[in-house]
Amino acid sequence: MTDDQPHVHNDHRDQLFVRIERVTRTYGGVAVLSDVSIDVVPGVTAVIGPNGSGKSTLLRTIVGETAPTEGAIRYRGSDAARPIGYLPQRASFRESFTARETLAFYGRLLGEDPDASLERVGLSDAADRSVDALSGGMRRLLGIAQATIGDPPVLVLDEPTSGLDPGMRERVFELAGEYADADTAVVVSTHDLELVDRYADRVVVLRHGSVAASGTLPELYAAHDADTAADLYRSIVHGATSETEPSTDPTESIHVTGVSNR
Ligand SMILES: Nc1ncnc2c1ncn2[C@@H]1O[C@H](COP(=O)(O)OP(=O)(O)OP(=O)(O)O)[C@@H](O)[C@H]1O
Repeated sequence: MTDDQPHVHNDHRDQLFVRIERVTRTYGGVAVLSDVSIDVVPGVTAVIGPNGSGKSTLLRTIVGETAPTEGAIRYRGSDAARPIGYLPQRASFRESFTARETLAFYGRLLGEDPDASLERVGLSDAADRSVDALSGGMRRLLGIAQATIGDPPVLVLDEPTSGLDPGMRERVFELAGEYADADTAVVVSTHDLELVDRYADRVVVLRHGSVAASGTLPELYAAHDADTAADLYRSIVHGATSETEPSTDPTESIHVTGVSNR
């Protein structure tokens, strides 16, 4: 365990927003996700795993963009105007729009002031710049602002920090943490393991399309004798360690961790 205890954004493990139940997804008969079960609850859940392990496919399945070949996705009834916000790995915008126009376009549908959305992600100064003149990091922040319009209870961010400088990466995870503090269930795929240590409440490790481990960070550190998410990754993805839940009681793990790899 590290000296710095991971920050717990909330402890509402019983608040289930989305249940992914034994989901398998195949392409051309090849399973990209195999028998994946996860409960999406408030807090920051980091999805980690090697390139091609199925992270984006899992996230697309959660938001309903990819249909499972087998299994089910169950959404808890929500009265939110927008139940899920999503930042795809490659967000596309109308390049001729300014940042403000981009958010006004979506904000109008959900009654949200584009300037408030820009301020939230620290892009107020870029409001009048056209999207094609924004840096990669600013585009990413614009994508996050777009994903969070309407304050959805579930926010799914696919590698939001890739290609960003360290300050921007930190800012993105800070934002994820702020949403988690407000009881949003934030699911974020990432290769930034140091930020996982600092900001994630729960972790799902994917390997070859299967959940190799899942649970809260302290549970996973303890179960894998790890001090950091990088240790965890090495041990689970590269090592010959167990693929079982950290808890010995499978029933307990479902209720206690809010994330299960049944
Ligand atoms: N639409 C598709 N058609 C065919 N194969 C696909 C499709 N989408 C994903 N795959 C395959 O599924 C596997 C998992 O891809 P996915 O993008 O989910 O992985 P990932 O963990 O997000 O990878 P990365 O870290 O590189 O982004 C890959 O082998 C990919 O080629």
